[in-house]
Amino acid sequence: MDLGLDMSREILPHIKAGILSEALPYIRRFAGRTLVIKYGGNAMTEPELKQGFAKDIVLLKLVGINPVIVHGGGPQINEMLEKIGKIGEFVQGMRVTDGETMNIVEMVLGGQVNKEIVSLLNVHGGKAVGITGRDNHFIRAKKLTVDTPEQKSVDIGQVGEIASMDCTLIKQMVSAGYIPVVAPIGVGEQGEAFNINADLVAGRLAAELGAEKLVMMTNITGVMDKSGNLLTNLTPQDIDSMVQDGTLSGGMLPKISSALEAAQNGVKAVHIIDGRVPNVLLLEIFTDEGIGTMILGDNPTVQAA
Ligand SMILES: Nc1ncnc2c1ncn2[C@@H]1O[C@H](COP(=O)(O)OP(=O)(O)O)[C@@H](O)[C@H]1O
Ligand SMILES: CC(=O)N[C@@H](CCC(=O)OP(=O)(O)O)C(=O)O
Repeated sequence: MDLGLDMSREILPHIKAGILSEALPYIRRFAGRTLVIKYGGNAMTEPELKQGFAKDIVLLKLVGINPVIVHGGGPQINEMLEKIGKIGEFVQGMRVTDGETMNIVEMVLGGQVNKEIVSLLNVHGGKAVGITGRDNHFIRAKKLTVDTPEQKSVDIGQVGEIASMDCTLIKQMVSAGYIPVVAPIGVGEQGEAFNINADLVAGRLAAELGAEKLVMMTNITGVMDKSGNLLTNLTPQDIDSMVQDGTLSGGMLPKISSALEAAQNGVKAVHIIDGRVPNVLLLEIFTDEGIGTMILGDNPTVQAA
């Protein structure tokens, strides 16, 4: 007799029912609210993870929560650049973007990655619609220059910062039952395309929409200190000193500054979580587990889960 198997047959249904029951208060709390989810390019490498992500998003929508997705695609852009013999170069976490690179960025983000996510969501029963910031000129951009420790105002080409964002269309899509999937491309004054880091778009969009949460799915357990220990909670003061002493670098720089901007502009909580963990989104939203790193918003009366 296999006692282990018999036990699991008896116990498993109770565990599953327990998980569903644990989700109820969170479903009630977040129903009708908007969650912005940043889906990083590094979190979308495995086919099973992509399927799982799409199912989790559709489930959120079906229980009455309004997910809005902003996706990245850094590794996917690098792959395409390599095919034409170019190597991706980054300054302070931002891609150096000449004219040829911009064409590839737009092709990969607005075409390949955006349409793949939209299609997966629709296959799993969602009503997803993909847009870039050039649609209806929803994200207006201006040229970004970055400061490095060595040099001020470095010109990195066709890279944009957000000049303004008009979320009317996104709000209409959400209230009509659609799941917006946003590619981080902005439009300049002459109608030209700008490459914007996806974390910047996600942070600003979450603030503009007054999102309940901003969840950033990346390829690391969360924000680490210098010794590699996970930091489960961060305050603006912690972030300041970690930027100064170099604990945060590369792609974590735009991520954390966008997280901070969102938290200081009405978003109740920002979570940086590991998108390589199956169903991590559901774990974060519907369970009592503390996952990844949380940055709480300015409103101290609100208790974030
Ligand atoms: N203190 C830190 N804690 C965690 N990750 C960090 C830190 N400093 C730099 N990083 C880097 O930031 C990366 C996440 O940023 P990025 O590669 O741009 O992800 P994404 O594609 O999800 O936006 C991590 O994989 C890690 O290499
Ligand atoms: C200016 C800039 O850096 N743009 C990013 C846009 C994509 C992105 O942000 O992708 P991840 O979220 O996967 O890193 C880039 O070209 O890689």
